[in-house]
Amino acid sequence: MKQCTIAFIGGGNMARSLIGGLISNQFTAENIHVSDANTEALDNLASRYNVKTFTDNLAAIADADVVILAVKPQQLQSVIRQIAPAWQQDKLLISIAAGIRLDDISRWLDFDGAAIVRAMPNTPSLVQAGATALCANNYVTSEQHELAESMLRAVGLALWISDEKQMDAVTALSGSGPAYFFLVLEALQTAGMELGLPEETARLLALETSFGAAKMALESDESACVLRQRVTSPGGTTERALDVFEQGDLRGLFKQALTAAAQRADELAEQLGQDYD
Ligand SMILES: NC(=O)C1=CN([C@@H]2O[C@H](COP(=O)(O)OP(=O)(O)OC[C@H]3O[C@@H](n4cnc5c(N)ncnc54)[C@H](O)[C@@H]3O)[C@@H](O)[C@H]2O)C=CC1
Ligand SMILES: O=C(O)[C@@H]1CCC=N1
Repeated sequence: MKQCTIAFIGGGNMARSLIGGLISNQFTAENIHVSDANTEALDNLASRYNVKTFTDNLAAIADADVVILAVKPQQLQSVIRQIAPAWQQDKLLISIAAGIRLDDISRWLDFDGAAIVRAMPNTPSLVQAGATALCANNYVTSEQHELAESMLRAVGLALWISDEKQMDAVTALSGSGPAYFFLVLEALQTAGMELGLPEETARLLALETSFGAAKMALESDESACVLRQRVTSPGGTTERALDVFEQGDLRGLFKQALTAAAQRADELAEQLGQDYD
């Protein structure tokens, strides 16, 4: 694949994760542009990754093949309207904003035949263990499909979904998902400490156990259910702990949590999808 120029508008948490992952995976820093109003964020990115930084969004995208919108959903409309006059047919626009729909993005860009991809990555992209779902509008060429996929594949799993409606569920599961696992990590560590373990011991045991379980599940042909059963000796310790989770309806809680996240994505689309001019 030829080395394309990628411009990020917004150099915050998610842009940093993607940039870190791309650069560790043979994408060249000089072909990565980042534009942000916050010069401190830009200075950090420039000193850490050597990317080209801009305070002017239009200058950042001028010679970019791919423009990644990494601003908050609330800023998306104004950024798209700002770059719209400079849009060119051969560019690919990728939005990673939660909720905001392809139709709204396309209407704000107001450019006939603009190629647009909606992507929902997650922060473990920083360590090339991301999980991203993508969906494209009808103007994305097969070359651009390949380009978007190769960029996101460079930072982890990348898969296409054909029904954009599923994007809210993706956001709830894998977009927000790292936070759920970090919460579980915090909870495991705290509970271990409350049972008398030193902080560092509890932290390391919780971390390696999470990593080991994920790695084992990834590398195994067995389902998570079977792997769980193998840890659970009849009448043993795990069974006692799992009983507590079932009594507390942990599965029901996850369902409620993901439903709430997906509803919030839909709400953002409804609220912010309105035209303001
Ligand atoms: N943080 C996460 O785990 C994930 C976030 N996302 C999406 O990524 C997007 C960015 O999220 P974060 O990186 O977490 O937010 P963030 O707040 O860390 O970064 C946004 C950046 O945009 C900059 N910005 C604001 N207005 C701007 C403008 N007009 N021009 C240029 N830059 C501007 C801000 O200064 C900030 O540095 C959001 O739309 C979010 O829904 C998607 C997947 C995961
Ligand atoms: O919390 C959020 O809204 C963003 C989208 C997915 C992860 N973080």
